[in-house]
Amino acid sequence: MRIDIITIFPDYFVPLELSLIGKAREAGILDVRLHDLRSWTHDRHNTVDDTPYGGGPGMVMKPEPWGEALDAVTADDPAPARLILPTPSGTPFTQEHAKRLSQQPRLVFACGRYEGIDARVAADAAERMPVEELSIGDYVLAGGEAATLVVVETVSRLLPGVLGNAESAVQDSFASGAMENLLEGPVYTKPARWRDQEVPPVLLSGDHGAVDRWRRHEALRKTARNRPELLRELAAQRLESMDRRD
Ligand SMILES: N#Cc1c(-c2ccc3ccn(Cc4ccccn4)c3c2)n[nH]c1N
Repeated sequence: MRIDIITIFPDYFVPLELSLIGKAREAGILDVRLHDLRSWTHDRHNTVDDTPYGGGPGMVMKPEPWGEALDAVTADDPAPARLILPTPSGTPFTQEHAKRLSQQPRLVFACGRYEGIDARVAADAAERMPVEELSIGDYVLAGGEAATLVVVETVSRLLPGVLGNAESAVQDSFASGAMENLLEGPVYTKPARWRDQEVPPVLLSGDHGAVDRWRRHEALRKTARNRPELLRELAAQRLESMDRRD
């Protein structure tokens, strides 16, 4: 997968040189390219923003640099680029969304700042490629970079070869099929006793059936405590599938 990131803060993405994603880049599994939006400005101050039409607080990112940047970044690769636009007003980003994005050959991230990017940029890009506006949560960040880091990490770890044990991606919380979108229960490792706390004995029993049952029970308890609404969704899905079978 090729990932292009257009931003006025390229240094924000130094973390993508580290750990799993850094290794995936070295292994050629992931091709991440950073682009400074200011490279497509032509004035002395490398201006990327201006006051909003209609008045109001803050500044809006100008369309011209974005148009030239997206033209340049998508011109050199035949694989159909998909433009990802992080924004507070986007559709909620979920694990299912990440799975879909992980199957794309190429993603281009447009990291906005200020009050956002002139709306004509997304409309113009949509004439040439799929455009997805997404939000990583119901809170307001200062720009799209943190959201892009979240999406790139979530998507990249689903790519074959990025995680040492592909199984662990399958058993993630929210991963469909693995304990049906329940939250992950507690995990333990050596030592078996630490500060007077014992590891649950079932995990040392070697009884894989008992371990699976315990883990499912703990996942249900965690989900009921922290995300009860997910259990309601799960029950509704179960009823729907039973009705389909009847
Ligand atoms: N994904 C996501 C986001 C963002 C996000 C993403 C991109 C930009 C570009 C500018 N801002 C600041 C801003 C402040 C006020 C109104 C509009 N925009 C962004 C915020 N905030 N929260 C999320 N879950």
